[in-house]
Amino acid sequence: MTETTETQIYKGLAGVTVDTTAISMVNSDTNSLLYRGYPVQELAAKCSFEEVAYLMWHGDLPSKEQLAEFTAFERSHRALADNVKAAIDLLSTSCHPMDVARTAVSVLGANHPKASDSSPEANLEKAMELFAAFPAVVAYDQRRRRGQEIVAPRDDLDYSANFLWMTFGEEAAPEVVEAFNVSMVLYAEHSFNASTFTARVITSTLADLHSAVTGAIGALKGPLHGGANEAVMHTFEEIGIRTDESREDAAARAKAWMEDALAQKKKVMGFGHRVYKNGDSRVPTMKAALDGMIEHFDRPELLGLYSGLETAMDEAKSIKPNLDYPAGPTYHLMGFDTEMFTPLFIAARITGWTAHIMEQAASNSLIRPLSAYNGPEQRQVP
Ligand SMILES: CC(=O)SCCNC(=O)CCNC(=O)[C@H](O)C(C)(C)COP(=O)(O)OP(=O)(O)OC[C@H]1O[C@@H](n2cnc3c(N)ncnc32)[C@H](O)[C@@H]1OP(=O)(O)O
Ligand SMILES: O=C([O-])CC(=O)C(=O)O
Repeated sequence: MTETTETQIYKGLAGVTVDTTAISMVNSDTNSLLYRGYPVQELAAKCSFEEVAYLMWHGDLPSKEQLAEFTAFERSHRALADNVKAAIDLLSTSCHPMDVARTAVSVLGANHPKASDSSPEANLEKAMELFAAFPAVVAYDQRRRRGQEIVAPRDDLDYSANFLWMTFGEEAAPEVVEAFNVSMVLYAEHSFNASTFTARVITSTLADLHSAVTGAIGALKGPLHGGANEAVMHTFEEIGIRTDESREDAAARAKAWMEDALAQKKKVMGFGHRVYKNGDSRVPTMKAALDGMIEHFDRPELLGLYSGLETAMDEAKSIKPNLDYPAGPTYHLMGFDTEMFTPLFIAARITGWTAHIMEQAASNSLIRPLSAYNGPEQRQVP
């Protein structure tokens, strides 16, 4: 907070409570995160991402029948419309996949027969459809960049298994599917973060759901927010990934890299958080998933890089990793191209964003804060 003579300025809205929400609670004192009252660690351990999506929108976990109905809907809405594929094909493979994702969601919005209907029923339908269709955007984009044929969705696989199937064209091992499911659950929702707040601002003007999600994608792209999971991998790549290196040697090189970066006052992505100051509640669960992938793919040197950076940052500044830190190398091990990591975050956060869009719409007030003018005094045009 900065004080001017007349007005208190809350830069970055830090510490400002702007509304209520029943969707999630981030508690930095207890290092906990609840979705609709449930600890996120328990949801990650016991629930499919489909169940968590349902929870996000409806406030309660689904019964067996409700889950079956939702799952059938999701599986029948996975294929991409031809004009979405055509719009993606118009974009260069040198553009960022986040630009592709943003464009694809915009086209999906323009396609929608209820584009201008923001009733609770239409919004829920749009949210479920977007949830179901978005994985194909990521899969299609990664495959076209690799010059591979598109792989059609399979309705005998759950959300995570099908996501990996469409991206890689082969069935992933159960451990990989499980780790992917955990990452989706952990990324699903986090109260009034920058992208969710963006979605709520757009919704507050009575604009439609796809406009709000498209704007949220723009906010997520930046490296201070979702773009950090990609940036983490670039750090690993800059240090150098040497598959034949021992864990200890990799850790020593990473530690030296971090000490140098901090000496140069660099910001290292994947560390720090606006709300959590003693560590991100989601990191232990995501780190366990990363450990599992490191073991599954037998890549101990990545653990060396991970721990070397973490230790050096902790010793120098006591700043802890955020969720993007373990998520980045996990997605790398699964085989995703580095630039695809933030689109994966979108796939998960569509659930949280759309729940917030519906919550904002149900109790709306135009979001329009004030600013303190500090430009020139009034003057005459010469
Ligand atoms: C899923 C997510 O979106 S989680 C967030 C992902 N983002 C990142 O990982 C980006 C890197 N981290 C950061 O930039 C920040 O920690 C943020 C933006 C996430 C939160 O930052 P804020 O609450 O605004 O704190 P701020 O950026 O002012 O940092 C406070 C101090 O810690 C330092 N600091 C914070 N994060 C880092 C970092 N990652 N690397 C180095 N120093 C850092 C700042 O330089 C600053 O130091 P100073 O007081 O000496 O100037
Ligand atoms: O809460 C935040 O500011 C960023 C974050 O961790 C998230 O959106 O998951």
